[in-house]
Amino acid sequence: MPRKTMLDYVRETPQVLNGQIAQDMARPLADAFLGSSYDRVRIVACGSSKNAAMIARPYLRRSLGREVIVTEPYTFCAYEHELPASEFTFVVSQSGYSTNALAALDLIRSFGMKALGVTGDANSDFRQAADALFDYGVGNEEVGYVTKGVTSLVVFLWLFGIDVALGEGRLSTEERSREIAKIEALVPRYMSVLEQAPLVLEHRYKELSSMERTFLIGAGTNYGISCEGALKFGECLQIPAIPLELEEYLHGPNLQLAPTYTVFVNAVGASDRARAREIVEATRLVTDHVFVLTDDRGFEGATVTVDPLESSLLAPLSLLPFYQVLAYQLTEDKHLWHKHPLVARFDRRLSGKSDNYVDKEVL
Ligand SMILES: O=P(O)(O)OC[C@H]1O[C@](O)(CO)[C@@H](O)[C@@H]1O
Repeated sequence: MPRKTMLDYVRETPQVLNGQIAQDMARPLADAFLGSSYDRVRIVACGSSKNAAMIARPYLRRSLGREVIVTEPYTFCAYEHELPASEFTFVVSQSGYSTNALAALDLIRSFGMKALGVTGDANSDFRQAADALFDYGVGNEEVGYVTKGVTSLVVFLWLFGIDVALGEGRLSTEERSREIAKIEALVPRYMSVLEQAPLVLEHRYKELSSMERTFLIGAGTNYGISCEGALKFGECLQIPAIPLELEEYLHGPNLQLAPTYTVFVNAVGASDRARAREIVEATRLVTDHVFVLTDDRGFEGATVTVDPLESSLLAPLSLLPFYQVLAYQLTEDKHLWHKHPLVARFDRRLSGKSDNYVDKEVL
């Protein structure tokens, strides 16, 4: 059987989400939370797992009714591990082999505390390193440039927030069902973006296939999407791709704009509409390579449009396949899967994964 590609995994993502919902995958983690009294949550994760936490964070803060802090494992170990009893901390690694995430679990244990691990692979190094292991239900993903693992981690974190709200009596069973229905309503929007992506690629192939420097901007959940889009462009296409909070773009980064720049604007949700329009209009004065992803049907020259969905804290998740498809297809078409020859030396000298990890990509 041919090896699955990123595109295969992007296509099978809705099925994974349905499975997570049907199995109430986050219930064990919610039960762990409900066992004590916590006033904040800290998610320790890197790379795409960190980006998934960033995408999930706005809705999760609201459903938990508490602050949610997202911390990189290195920063956690070096600077931010006070671990007060009121903080519910867990470490996420899709592979379960990231050395920094494993170190974070070790550190938690060294304080005599219970190390909670969330992973996509319950047979990974996380099994030994965590005192309690939670499988988030992504299943096998045999491509290192993860796609379904990101979307399904977001949904897992949302389900966690919803189950906590139910357990604390802040949501009734009916209200829980309504929240779940909103997550399910993302699937047709996700599919619509998946259908639009190749059309955009075809229509604007010359500019997309010659991108050199890119900004990806957005606020709230849209910002998390920008972070993950930038990671995918960076690791697959090997171009500088900089994620920026919508308005931060105006505070320095815009000064390096030139007609050669490509700017992606993620603006799903009513709150960002007016500002996004102003930013797009100004950006178009400098470069023609502007791509707008929005639920605002009246947005002139929008590239990708999705049907509006309440809550807009959830809705931007449907944009992820746009970036995943672009990253995959352009890397494939441009024969860019291999990295600069010296990168293999780097990887041999210093890897972010443990010795037990089986590399999924040839550099
Ligand atoms: O979630 P994990 O498996 O810890 O991996 C995090 C990140 O590490 C990488 O595999 C390599 O940096 C990324 O592709 C990935 O997003």
